[in-house]
Amino acid sequence: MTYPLVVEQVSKQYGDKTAVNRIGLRVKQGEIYGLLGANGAGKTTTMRMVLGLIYPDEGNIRWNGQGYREELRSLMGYLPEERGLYPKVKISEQILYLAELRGMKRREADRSLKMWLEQFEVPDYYNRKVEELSKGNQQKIQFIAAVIHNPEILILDEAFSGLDPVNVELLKKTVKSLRDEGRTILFSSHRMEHVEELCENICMLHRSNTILQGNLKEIKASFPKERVVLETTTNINGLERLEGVTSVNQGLHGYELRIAQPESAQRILQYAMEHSTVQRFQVMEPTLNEIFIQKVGSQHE
Ligand SMILES: Nc1ncnc2c1ncn2[C@@H]1O[C@H](COP(=O)(O)OP(=O)(O)OP(=O)(O)O)[C@@H](O)[C@H]1O
Repeated sequence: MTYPLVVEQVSKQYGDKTAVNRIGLRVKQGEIYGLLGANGAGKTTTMRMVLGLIYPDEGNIRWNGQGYREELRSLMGYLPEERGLYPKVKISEQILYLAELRGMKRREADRSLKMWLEQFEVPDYYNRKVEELSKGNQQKIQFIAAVIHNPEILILDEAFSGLDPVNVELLKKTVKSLRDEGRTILFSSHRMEHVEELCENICMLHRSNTILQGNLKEIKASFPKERVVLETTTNINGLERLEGVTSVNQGLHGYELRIAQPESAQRILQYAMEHSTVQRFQVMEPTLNEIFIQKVGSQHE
């Protein structure tokens, strides 16, 4: 397997503060690799090193098997967390300028910009200034700035922040189709549900260190299943007294139970069948959010 993006044992120090400590990533072509962690974990610093904007103090980064070189500017696209558009300049003017900087012909860039504005259902923004747009719509333009030149490697830092649910879906769909077209995508987020939906492999950072890494499905399967969902036709009393059941929450449609041992799930099912008719019984895998809280636990600020 060849990896378009390889980060090996990379560290970055600011004074006596370690921003990133020996991170390693291998990102395949056609995958969205998730970099996740709380504020200050080291995600942006990692991305800035991958982009060649800052240099690692230790370790190596390789793009298509080679070290940093000028042509990477046109190979990579970056959606920064801090938005960087000029408020008073016309959108077409600044996007076309950026596209030309990355090696695109103006006519080709213009076609691409119009195509993206159509896709995001905002064709009339071509002649508008950034300051006239809502924050969410500025975000769409920032996204276009990252992809206009058709980059092979995309670095998306908190791509969905500040967007309403409809636009989150629109950008999610776009990121997935870029993946399906074979782009290599490094995607950071502190929103676990986005990572869970999009990413095949993840690296979880906490205070500059990697605390969990690998294939998301395998990671989830390796954690105990401690949540049981139960729906019955009538209410049941006494579930909380079953051995190994640590909590019972009754919601609109049934119960959510926490268990401390796998055998408790069968006890719950048996008890429920004895006392009512079971409509749904499911032993749930932990969500990524639960795994994160479990890993970070009391250290989480
Ligand atoms: N230029 C800098 N000078 C000094 N310290 C820095 C600098 N850039 C980052 N840091 C520190 O490095 C650590 C990692 O920051 P980074 O921005 O990479 O985190 P992050 O995971 O992207 O967080 P967030 O989600 O808040 O953006 C933080 O403690 C931050 O204060």
